[in-house]
Amino acid sequence: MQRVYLDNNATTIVDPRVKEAMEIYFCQQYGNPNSLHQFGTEVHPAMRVALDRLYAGIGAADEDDVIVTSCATESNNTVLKAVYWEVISKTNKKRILTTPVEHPSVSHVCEFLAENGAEIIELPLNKYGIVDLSTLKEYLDPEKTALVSIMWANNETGIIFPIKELAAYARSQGVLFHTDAVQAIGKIPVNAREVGVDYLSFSAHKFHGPKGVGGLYIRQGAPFVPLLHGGEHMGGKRSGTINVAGMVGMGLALELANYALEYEATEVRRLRDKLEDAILAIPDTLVIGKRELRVPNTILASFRGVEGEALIWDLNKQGIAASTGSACASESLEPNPVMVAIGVDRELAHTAVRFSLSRFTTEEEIDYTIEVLRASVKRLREISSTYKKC
Ligand SMILES: Cc1ncc(COP(=O)(O)O)c(CN[C@@H](CS)C(=O)O)c1O
Repeated sequence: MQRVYLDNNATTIVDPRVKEAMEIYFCQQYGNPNSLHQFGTEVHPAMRVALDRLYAGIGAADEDDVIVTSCATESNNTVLKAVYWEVISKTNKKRILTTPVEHPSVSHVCEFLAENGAEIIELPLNKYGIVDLSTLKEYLDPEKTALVSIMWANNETGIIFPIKELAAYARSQGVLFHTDAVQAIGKIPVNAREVGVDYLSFSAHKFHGPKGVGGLYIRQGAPFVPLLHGGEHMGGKRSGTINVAGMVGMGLALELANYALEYEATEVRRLRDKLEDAILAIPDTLVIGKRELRVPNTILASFRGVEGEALIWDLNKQGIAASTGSACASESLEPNPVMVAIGVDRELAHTAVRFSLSRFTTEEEIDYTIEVLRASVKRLREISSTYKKC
C-alpha cells in the first residue's frame, strides 16, 4: 500500500540536508556552548551562522532580537505573558485584540491572562475569514489596548491575514503587534521589519526542520521579560542550555525553505489546486477560503454527509494521512471551530478534512489520493444516515 503524507501543517519531514547538518552536534561537537573550554567554544561559529540565517530568513534587523525557544507554543506564551507583565499589569492598557481562529497557544494563553486582569477582544472575521482593516480601526482604542495578536496564516484553512496593513495601523496608534507566523514561514515570504511587527513566532518543524525548536523575533525596544529565567542564555531572554543541533537545523531549514518559496508558489500550488479541483468535482463539497487568499499548500474541505473523522480513518486505512483540522484539536469531536468562526453551518463544520502538502509531495501521491478520496466519499455516503443527494 502506498503511504501519502498530506498533514504537513501538523509537522513536516526533516529535510535530509538539515538532518545531516545536525548530526555532528550529538556525538562529535556536543559541548555546552556556555562552557569556556574548547568543547563549548567550538560550537559557537555554527551557532553564529544559524542566528545569521534566522535573522536573514525572517527579515530581522541587526538591532532586533531573535531568540531560540523549544517551539512556537513557547514563543507565543513568551510574547503574551511578557506584554502582560510589562504593560497590562503596570498600565491602564489592559486589552489584547486577537481573533477567534488563533492557535490554542495564543487563545488559551489569552483565556489565562483574562483570569488575571487582561481584557481579551476577539475581532470578528469578514466573509473571507480574515480581520479587515476597518474592523481593527473600529475596535482599537490606543488608550486601552496593550497588544494586537493576529496570526499570519491560519493553520486549518491556510487563509492569509493582511498583516502588513494591520501592523502598520497598530504601530500608527502606538500599539504593539504580534503575529504567529508558524503557518506562513516556508510557504509565503515573511519579513518582520518589512511588515513592521513587534513580535513574530515560528517553529522549525513546520518548514522541514526538527521538532522541539522554535523562535521568537523581538523588535528592538519592544517590551520584554523572559518566560524562563535562570541563566544568561540568549542574552538573558531565554534561559536554558541551548539546543545547538536544533538551532543549527532550524537555521538551515529556514534558509532552504526560503530558497524553495518559488517552488511552493508554483509546483506545490499546482498540486494543491489539482487535488482541490478534484474535491470540488465531487457533488456537495465545499472548500473554505478563496484559493488565491490561502497559502499554497492547504485545503480545508467539507464533504456533506460524511463525518470528518470517518473520512480520515478511511483514508488512513489506505495509507493517506490527512486531518480533521489542527492536530491539537484532533481528539475533539466538536465541529471545526475555525469553520464555525467563519460562519460555515455546524453540520458542515463536522465534515471538515484538512489536506496540507509540502515540497516533498509528488504528482503520483496526489493522483493516488484523488482516486482513493472519490471512492471513500462515495462509500461513506452510501452508509451515511444524513446524506441525501441534493
Ligand atoms: C498557527 C500555529 N501556531 C502555533 C502552533 C504550535 O506549534 P508548536 O511548534 O507545535 O508549538 C501551531 C501548530 N499547529 C499544528 C499542531 S496543533 C496543526 O496541526 O495545525 C500552529 O499551526
